[in-house]
Amino acid sequence: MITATNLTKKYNGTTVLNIEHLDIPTGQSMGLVGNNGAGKTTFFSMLLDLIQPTTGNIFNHEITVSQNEEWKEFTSSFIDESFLIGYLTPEEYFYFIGDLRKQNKADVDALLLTFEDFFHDEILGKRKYLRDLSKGNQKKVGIVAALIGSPKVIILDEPFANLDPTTQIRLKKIIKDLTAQKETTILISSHDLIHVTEVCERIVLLDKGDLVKDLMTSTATLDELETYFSKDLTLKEEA
Ligand SMILES: Nc1ncnc2c1ncn2[C@@H]1O[C@H](COP(=O)(O)OP(=O)(O)OP(=O)(O)O)[C@@H](O)[C@H]1O
Repeated sequence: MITATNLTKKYNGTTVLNIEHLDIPTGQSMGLVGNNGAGKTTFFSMLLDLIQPTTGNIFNHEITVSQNEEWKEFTSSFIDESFLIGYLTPEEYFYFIGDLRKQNKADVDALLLTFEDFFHDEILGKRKYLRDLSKGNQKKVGIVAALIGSPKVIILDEPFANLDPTTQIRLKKIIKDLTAQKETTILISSHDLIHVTEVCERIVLLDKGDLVKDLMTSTATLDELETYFSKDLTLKEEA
């Protein structure tokens, strides 16, 4: 279980995130949606202890994230390219992350084999440094690296952005397979309402830092979200 309580983040007196209480049960796939600046990355960054909450706490499997580092053993993430190491090749990076997660080379190779389709012959064996890969291919590396060592909690910030349609479809299958056993907790932020409602059993909507909707995904969810995000347009049309 991941729990956020009385969680706020303020910059220069402006509140950019305000979550009174949020429980994410173990094994849940949760999608975080919201317009630019809604606070999605801020929430993930606090969950990963990259920034400190102004008030409140996040508990990851009962560990207070900002006070104890043990959550790092079972939590992985790909937020952006800053998680990559530009002067390594993809293979070097995967083995490096494997080392951190106590996976030997054979373990990592076995995992990489299962992502052959996802890599689409653009990642492995190319002798290219990560810094020289396209944005989409960098993202593929970051996502797969986040899966090394079967982490209990996986956090992906906008995983579908910059991926081509074929890779987006493959990624949806990867996420669905990961969540099928209900053992891995997956948190995904996305602007793609179709993809996120397809792969996540729960959708949390942030609006200017406030949690305004918390929905168990159903056939009505996509419509409900589209209506919500159209409200400003509708108001303008009516004016
Ligand atoms: N270091 C900072 N100093 C001041 N304001 C910040 C800082 N970091 C983030 N913010 C502000 O916090 C708010 C939330 O940003 P955040 O990146 O969490 O949004 P987001 O939902 O991830 O947006 P996007 O969809 O554009 O990625 C924004 O208004 C942003 O400008």
